[in-house]
Amino acid sequence: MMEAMPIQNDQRCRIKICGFKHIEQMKHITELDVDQIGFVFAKSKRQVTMEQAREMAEALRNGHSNQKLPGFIPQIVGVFVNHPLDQLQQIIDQVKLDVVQLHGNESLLYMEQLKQNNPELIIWKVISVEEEIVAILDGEFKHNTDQTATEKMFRLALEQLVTYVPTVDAYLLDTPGGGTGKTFRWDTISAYSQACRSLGIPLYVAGGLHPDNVEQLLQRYAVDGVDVSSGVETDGEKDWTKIHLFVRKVRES
Ligand SMILES: O=C(O)c1ccccc1NCC(=O)[C@H](O)[C@H](O)COP(=O)(O)O
Repeated sequence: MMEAMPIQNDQRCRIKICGFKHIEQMKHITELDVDQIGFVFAKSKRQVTMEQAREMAEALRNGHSNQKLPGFIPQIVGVFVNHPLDQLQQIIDQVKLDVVQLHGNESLLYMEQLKQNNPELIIWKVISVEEEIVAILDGEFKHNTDQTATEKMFRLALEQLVTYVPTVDAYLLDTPGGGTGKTFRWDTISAYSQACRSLGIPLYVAGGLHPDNVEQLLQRYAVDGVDVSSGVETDGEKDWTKIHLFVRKVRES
């Protein structure tokens, strides 16, 4: 199968760094060439309260920067797993989220309501690369020619993605659970990448990325963005050396 080209006009790979927890971290963000930062509202060791997130967002947006000239302010992404809609709305309003990343089993109806109430809100849907998909992939490659297996994988990916098309602004492929620091089977990416391309929707990839494997990902697969959390941490805290290295590796790829 021909590898799909990324669908951004400028071909620049987007970078999201996820899981910030402390207001002091905000003063370093505008020094980074990143497109999004994420706050996790789902149950996690990185979970933040609405109040913490509101303070961090305000600090970021009010130029809480240690640079003389404040840099580009990345979009703020809220990460949620099956959050009740009324509570989600409160967080969107208080934190003024730019993007909502839905990491659970949120339905199309849920997403439609979200979009209806927040027409400007950008909605990302996470596709967890489950064992079932990997098993299908393995089975197909064992019993079929490469071409048949690749076509089937593409159709399966398209079937999965097409459901959310009216409301989704980007897809994010991730290892089940989220924030695990574990990679999923990368040989599933081509099918999703082609399916996203055919739908005209950007594709981000997450799950176990770090400064030493992100170049390999970008050399092999056409993706519109990457997302990282564990791979830029040391002892559970964000590590600025790793973050800078990760960003450099992406920008040099
Ligand atoms: O980060 C978490 O702790 C988390 C918990 C529950 C659901 C989602 C979560 N993170 C979502 C993200 O966007 C992470 O950046 C993504 O899963 C990649 O994480 P990692 O494998 O640690 O780089």
